[in-house]
Amino acid sequence: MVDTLTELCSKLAGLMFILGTIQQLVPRSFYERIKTLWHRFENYFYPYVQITIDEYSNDKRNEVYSLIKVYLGTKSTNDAKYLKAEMFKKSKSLAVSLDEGEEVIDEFHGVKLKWNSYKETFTDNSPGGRSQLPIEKKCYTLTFNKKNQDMVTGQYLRHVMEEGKAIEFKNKKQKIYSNEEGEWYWYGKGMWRHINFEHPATFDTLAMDPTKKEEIINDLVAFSKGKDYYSKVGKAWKRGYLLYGPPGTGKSTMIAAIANFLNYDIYDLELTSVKDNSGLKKLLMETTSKSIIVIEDVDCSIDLTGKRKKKKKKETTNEEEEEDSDSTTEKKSDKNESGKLTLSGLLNFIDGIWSACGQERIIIFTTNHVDKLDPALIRRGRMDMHIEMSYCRYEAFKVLAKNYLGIETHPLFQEIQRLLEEVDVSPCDVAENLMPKNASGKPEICLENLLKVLKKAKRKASLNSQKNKNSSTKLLVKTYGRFKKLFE
Ligand SMILES: Nc1ncnc2c1ncn2[C@@H]1O[C@H](COP(=O)(O)OP(=O)(O)OP(=O)(O)O)[C@@H](O)[C@H]1O
Repeated sequence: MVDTLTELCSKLAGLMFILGTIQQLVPRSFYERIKTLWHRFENYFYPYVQITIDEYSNDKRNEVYSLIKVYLGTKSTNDAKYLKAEMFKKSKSLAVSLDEGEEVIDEFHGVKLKWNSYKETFTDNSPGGRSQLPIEKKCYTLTFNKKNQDMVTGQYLRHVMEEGKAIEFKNKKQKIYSNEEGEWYWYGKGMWRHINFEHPATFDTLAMDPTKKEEIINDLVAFSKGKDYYSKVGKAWKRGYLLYGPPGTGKSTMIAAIANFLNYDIYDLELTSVKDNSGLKKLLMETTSKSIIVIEDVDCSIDLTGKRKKKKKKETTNEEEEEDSDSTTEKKSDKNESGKLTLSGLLNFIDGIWSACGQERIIIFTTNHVDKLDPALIRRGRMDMHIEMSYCRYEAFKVLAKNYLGIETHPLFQEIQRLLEEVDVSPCDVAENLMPKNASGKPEICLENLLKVLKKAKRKASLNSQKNKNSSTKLLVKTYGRFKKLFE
C-alpha cells in the first residue's frame, strides 16, 4: 500500500514537472489555448463551482460565516447525521449547527445547492509563527452548477444572509439599558449600561380592553413591517407612544409586553441623569435599531412646562398665538440655554434631524398626569398613539383571573362585574388580591377577598361623594349668606 502511494506521488510530481516544462517551452498563446480547452473539458465532466467561506477573514470573525452557520442550523436537521448544539452568550436558546465533515443539500427556486462544513487543524511553524499550539481553521463550502452562478451569488446568498439575520434576531437575548450611573450588575462601556431583559409580561397577560389591545398590536405589527412604507413617504422609521393613566394601571407592564412582542431591546432613559442637550444627543447616537426608548414619568423628570406657563402669564391677551406657536417658540426661547437639558433638546431628541440616526425605533413616554405635559411634546407626529391605561373593568378582570387563578368563569364573577363598573380600582390592586396568599390558596378565597376590597372601595367612594356634596352645600349657603348681607 505504501509502495503504491509512493509510486502515485512520484508520478504526480513527474506530471507537474512536465506541465511546468511545457509552460516554459511552448509559446504563451499556445499555452493559454491549451488551458482554455482544458477548462472546457473540465466543465463538461465537472460543471460545478465551489465558494469557500472562512470563519475568519483578516484575523476578524467573518460575519457571513456566522450567518451561514445560523441558517444551516435550521436546514441541517433533515439531512446531516452529526450536529452540534451550542449555547451562545447572546442567544436565549440552544443553537444547532452542522458538525465538521457534514453535508447539507439546500434547495432554492428549484435549484439544488450543496453545503459542506470543514475543519482543518495545523501548527504554525513559520518563523514568527504565533504558537506551537494547533490552530483550527473552519470553513463552509457551497457547491452548485455553474449555470446557476448568477442566481446563487445574487439572490440565494442574499436570502441566506437575510434568513440568518432573522433567526439570529429571533434567538437573541433582549437587553435593557440604563443611563444611570453604573451599579455593579450593569455591564458595558459608553453612556449606556445593560443587563439581560427577562420580563414575563406579554399581551396575553396584559389586562385591558380587548379592542384597545388589538388596536395596539395591529399598530405595532404595521410599524415593524413598515420599512418600505416609511421610506416611500420619506419619514424616519420610528413611532411614538404616550401611555397615560393612574398609578398601577399597567404602563410599565405594557412597555415590557411591547418589547417582548417585537423582541426589541429597551433603553430606559433617566432624564434627571442627563446633563444637557448635547448629552441627550450622544445618548441617542449610542442606541441601536430595533429598540424602544422609554422615558417613564416624563412629567416628573425635568421641568418641561415652566417656561410655557410663564409665557402664558405674559401672553394672556393672545391665547390663539400661544397654541399655534407649538414647539417653534419654545425652541427659540430656550435656544440660548446651553449647558442645560431643555424642552427643545427633548423635542429634537424625539424628531429632530438626529433622531433618524438609527432605524426601527419606538419612543414611549409614560405619565400619571397627561395634563401637565407640554402640548408640543405629545402632539401627533411626536407621540403618534395616545394610550390611556385605565382602571380595571370586567374584561381586564377576566384576564387577571385567568392569569392568577387559572379560571375563566365563577359564580362570584357576576357580583364582581357589577362592582367593577361602579368603583375605580387599578389592575395592580385587583391583581394583588387575586394572588393566592399560600400554596393551597383556593380561587374562592381570592375572589371573596377581592369582593371585600371592592365593597370597601365603594363605601369609601360614596362617603367621599357625600362629603363633597356637603361641602358644596356649605359653600353655597355661605355664598348665599354673603350675597344676602350685601343686599340688606
Ligand atoms: N393592566 C395590567 N395587566 C396586568 N397586570 C397589571 C396591569 N396593571 C398593573 N398590573 C400589575 O401591577 C403591577 C404594577 O403595574 P405597573 O408598574 O405596570 O403600573 P404603572 O401604571 O406603570 O404604575 P406607575 O404609574 O405607578 O409606574 C405590575 O407588576 C403588574 O403585575
